[in-house]
Amino acid sequence: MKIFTSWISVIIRKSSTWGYLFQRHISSCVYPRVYWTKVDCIGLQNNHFKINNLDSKLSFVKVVGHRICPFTTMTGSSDILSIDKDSKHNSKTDMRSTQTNLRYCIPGTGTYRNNHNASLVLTDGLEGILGKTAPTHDDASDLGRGADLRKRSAVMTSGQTVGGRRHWTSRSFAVDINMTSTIKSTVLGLVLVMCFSNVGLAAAAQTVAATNTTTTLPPPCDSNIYCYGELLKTVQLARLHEDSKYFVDMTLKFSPARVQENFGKLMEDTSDDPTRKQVAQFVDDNFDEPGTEFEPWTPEDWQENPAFLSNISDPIYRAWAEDLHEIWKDLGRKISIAVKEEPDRFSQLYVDNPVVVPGGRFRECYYWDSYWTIDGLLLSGMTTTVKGMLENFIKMVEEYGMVPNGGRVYYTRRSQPPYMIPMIKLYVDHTQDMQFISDNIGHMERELNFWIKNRTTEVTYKGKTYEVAQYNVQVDEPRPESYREDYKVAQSVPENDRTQLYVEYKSGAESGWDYSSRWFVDEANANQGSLKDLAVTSIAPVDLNSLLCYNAKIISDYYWELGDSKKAKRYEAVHEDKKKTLTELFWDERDGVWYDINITNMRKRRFFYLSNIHPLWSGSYNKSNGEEVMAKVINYLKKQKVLDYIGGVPTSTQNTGQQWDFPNAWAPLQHLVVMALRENRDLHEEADAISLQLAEKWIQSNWQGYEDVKAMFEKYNVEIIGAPGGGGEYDVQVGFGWTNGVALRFLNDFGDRLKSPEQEQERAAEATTTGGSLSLHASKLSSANYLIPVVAAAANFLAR
Ligand SMILES: OC[C@H]1O[C@H](O[C@H]2O[C@H](CO)[C@@H](O)[C@H](O)[C@H]2O)[C@H](O)[C@@H](O)[C@@H]1O
Repeated sequence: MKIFTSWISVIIRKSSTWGYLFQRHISSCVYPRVYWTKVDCIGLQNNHFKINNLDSKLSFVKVVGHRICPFTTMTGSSDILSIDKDSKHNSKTDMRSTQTNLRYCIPGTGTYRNNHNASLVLTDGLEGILGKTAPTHDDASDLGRGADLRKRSAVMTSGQTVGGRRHWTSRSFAVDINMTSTIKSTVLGLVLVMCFSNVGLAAAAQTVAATNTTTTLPPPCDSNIYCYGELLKTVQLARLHEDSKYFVDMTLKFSPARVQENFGKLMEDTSDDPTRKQVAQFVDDNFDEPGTEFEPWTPEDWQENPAFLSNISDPIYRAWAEDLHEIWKDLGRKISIAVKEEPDRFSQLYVDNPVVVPGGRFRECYYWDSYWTIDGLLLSGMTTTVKGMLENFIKMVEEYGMVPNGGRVYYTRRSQPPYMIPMIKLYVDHTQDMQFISDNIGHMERELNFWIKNRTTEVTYKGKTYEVAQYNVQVDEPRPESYREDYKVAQSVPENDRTQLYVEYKSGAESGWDYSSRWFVDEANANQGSLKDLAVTSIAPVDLNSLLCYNAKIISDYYWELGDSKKAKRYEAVHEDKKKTLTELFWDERDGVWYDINITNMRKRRFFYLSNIHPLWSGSYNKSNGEEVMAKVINYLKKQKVLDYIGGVPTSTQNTGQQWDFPNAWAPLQHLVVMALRENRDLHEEADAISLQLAEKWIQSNWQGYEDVKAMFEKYNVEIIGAPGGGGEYDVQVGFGWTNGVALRFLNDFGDRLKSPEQEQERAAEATTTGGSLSLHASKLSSANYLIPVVAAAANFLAR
């Protein structure tokens, strides 16, 4: 065995600015070949290295991370090796470590092809391998051959088209290689240890400012029809459909290559300037309407007369609950086997088990919506459907490393609020199916760790450092499903700012609150502005941090049940750490509530958003102060006067025209406030009464809307009983998964005390003699303007 010395320096460049220069000299590492590379994780999400054409039998790859390097395992096949994020090999990985130099020495397992050029690509790991790469610079050509190389360098240019394929890198970079000798033999495990001990890494300590420079980021997915490219742009800007989402939900009639070829012809024939009619014809010729991706399906576990109906004493509400229970059948979808067989022709992702969708334009399953949908399905006794949906999510974690925003390919590079673990808890609480936990606890950990590794950043406050989670999607291009809308706003900002705007758009979509003044940051650090002021990545949202805290607690509890005390303690520590952060950073003693934090100046965003009370719901506060916390939160809600609206609690007090603002009220947020108060009712004398009152308002409004148009809305207006919400970038939708789920939950939990308006009227008539008043009784809106578009939407829904 020979000893060789290799010397590689990797220069990571951030667009026009050289971010830093790193050079590493390895004095004596006793194994065949080591590739050293330095990764700075500050400002990067989901770093991922892919090494093509590496001499993998004879090589190790060493990744030296500045802070949190979210990858550790190396997998390989043929001439492509990639480093995956989840380590089985590297127990030294501590995702929360703030150590300057994390060292990973990873054996490769692929085969060596020394007639190929090698290339090293830094990509966004979460998204997996972002297109194949090929050498882009002659100087890289010797990398991997084990030849004597001196001061070779190669600069990969992001987004280049190589060999007919486009590839993306998170950063441009250069590789300098200087190997003084090579060897032929292979030594693995032992050498690994020697590697770690032999390498001095002090010089690697690099501090890199997390500058916000323009970088080349990947598109929403790799499909040049559904996610980026001229075809998508041409069709979307032609405005063939009122809703941008329609086009990206259509199915290709032919293979993507053939459709691209046809598009090429169209452009050629029209000198790159087709008329709207010609584009429409092209779409007609090459795409089928949305819907061919599904097969007819009725949930097998749907039964008449589910048990929960008997908990509802008001006969009018009970009859309505039966209707709601029926609606599950309309919202069920089974993905056609054609999607499995020819995935490239569909934007729909294939999953084995049927799903329950929100409804309307939301034809596919959504991540966080499913929490409330599943809660309702469980009340409806549909445990098989629920288990299937959970298995789909687990599969997605396996495939994408996380759960995508929704079941379409254009959603796969962003997620939504992480409710998979709480959903599993709902299911297990209901069924006692601990086998599901022992089968899937690893995937639950993986989901939580995705957020910890890829959506967590370090902040300093009053001399202490904290880890806070954020929505942060480092993906370029307009959202395909809202292409026109995003593109238009982007034209109003300088070209250099557009990528960042697209990042903010997607990060907002990941938050589930798309969009809201919650994400506007103006010059005065307030929440005024418009969509071009989106600054989601500058904010640490309290609900996300609270949710992750809860996730860690659930996992810890399950590990105790499974008898793995080591893991149980580990996640208990994560939970405690997050709880402490919520208390020390997010809690505001003066106002008695938690706030989002602007991490660019570490100031609290002292604005009312219903998400502010999330830690009360998730139990992420010090239980020893429970009564005090509860009293303060109730006081805060009263002071904000948000308990006074007739139709529920508003999302915010800002009327911006955005859908996650006033006057809209959303089912998941009503659930949040009502259940936070109900579950903690022992902590405060008023908690039970307020939760009942809020549940009553919400149910009355939902019921009234249903009476008017025989449909459930996606969101409601807090000022008018029964009226749908509005604003945002698409018309209000009917269906509706989470609304039905929350209505069933309230009808079940408060069913013995809720009275429909008709019943109330009777009660009122009786009460007049005693001077009773009906604060919640609303006059019915028979001729309200809102009914016109809504009736049309409802008619469409019913006609399905
Ligand atoms: O098409 C625009 C956006 O639509 C979705 O967001 C809204 O509907 C979802 C499904 O009910 C819901 O989860 C989300 O909270 C709503 O704001 C979609 O999730 C977005 O990614 C999409 O851009």
